[in-house]
Amino acid sequence: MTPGHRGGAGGAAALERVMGGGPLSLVLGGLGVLLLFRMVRRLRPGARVRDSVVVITGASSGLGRECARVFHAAGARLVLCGRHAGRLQETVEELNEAAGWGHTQTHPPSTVTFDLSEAGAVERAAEEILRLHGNVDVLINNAGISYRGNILETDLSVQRAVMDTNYFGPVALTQALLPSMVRRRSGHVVVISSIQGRIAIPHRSAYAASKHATQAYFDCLRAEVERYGLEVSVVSPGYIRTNLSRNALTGDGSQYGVLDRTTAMGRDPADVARAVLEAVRRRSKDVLLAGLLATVALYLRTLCPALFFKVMAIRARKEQRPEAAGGGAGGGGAGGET
Ligand SMILES: NC(=O)C1=CN([C@@H]2O[C@H](COP(=O)(O)OP(=O)(O)OC[C@H]3O[C@@H](n4cnc5c(N)ncnc54)[C@H](OP(=O)(O)O)[C@@H]3O)[C@@H](O)[C@H]2O)C=CC1
Ligand SMILES: CCCCCCCCCCCCCCCC(=O)OCC(=O)COP(=O)(O)O
Repeated sequence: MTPGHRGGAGGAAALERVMGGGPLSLVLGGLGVLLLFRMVRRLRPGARVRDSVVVITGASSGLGRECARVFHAAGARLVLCGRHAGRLQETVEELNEAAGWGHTQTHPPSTVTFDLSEAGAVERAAEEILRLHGNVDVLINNAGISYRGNILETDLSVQRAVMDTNYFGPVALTQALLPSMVRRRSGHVVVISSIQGRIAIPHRSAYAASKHATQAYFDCLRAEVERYGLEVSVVSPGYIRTNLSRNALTGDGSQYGVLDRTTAMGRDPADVARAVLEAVRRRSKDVLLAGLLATVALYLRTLCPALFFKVMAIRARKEQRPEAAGGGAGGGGAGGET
């Protein structure tokens, strides 16, 4: 036996000692399988976006408008949704203008105007959407509102309003479009949740609850529609630089009207929109776009909940000091991150 061979046998023995059937071998084996699974998934051809019918809610601003830009540039047939026809038209004009500069062929977008928090309006809108192209390939449930407030000073109507827009709206639209996807055995439902779909931070009760419910509903949906070949992606971003905090409701239902520091310093919405496009192409089931602090918070909530709750209680107390409150007591202040 050559030294090389001996070395090889020794190496194998060493590996066997390390792997030796214990918990470490299980973890390493598991990691290996996971890596292999990821590599195989990456080799799958990406889903086709060009010419597919993509419905985007909340397309009049922020992340929705950026999603409209990236999916339009990728050649999708867009149906843009929002409450205000004028604002949607601004998005359409911008896209049509951009179409003149691009090299790829694009489709002129359509618009459907409705309020997601009105169940009847959502049903009528779904019918209108289906009349436009006959089917929907990708539904991006993006529209949403946020909330700043102290639970003790928040009207129940505000808790309901946030749930109606952020949870029941996407649920109603998804359920209205689902039968046609099931009939075609094809379709992809995307929902924009939030890191706050995984962890709850004080003075965001309505918002965090709506996003936790969203995560749960769409996780159930994914399992239930897999047999029909449908895809479901939950995208959970951290802070994004949009008007979300300005448009947030406060406890009495008025608008918060402040651009929080955390939002102002958030991710570029164009980057997040590209991540949404990638999620559609790769058929990703769950996409977490967490920065360092959010990642720490997520681990802390899972591995050491008692410490996480303590940190949240300190944060709640700090935010309730009058000098820290940006929109009245418990308004969340400048959205400090600790
Ligand atoms: N910004 C951030 O830090 C983060 C945002 N998100 C999520 O991203 C998504 C997009 O928000 P973002 O772009 O930031 O915020 P914006 O406030 O810029 O956009 C919200 C969009 O939702 C639409 N919308 C609001 N209420 C309704 C309603 N009742 N019916 C129909 N459309 C409605 C608005 O349209 P219009 O008013 O014209 O009707 C607008 O286009 C939301 O789901 C949000 O929770 C997630 C994590 C972080
Ligand atoms: C001993 C170690 C302490 C470590 C402390 C970590 C805990 C700090 C809490 C950080 C919370 C991060 C929350 C991120 C939330 C987020 O990204 O939300 C995205 C949104 O949806 C924003 O909406 P909003 O209306 O709240 O602006």
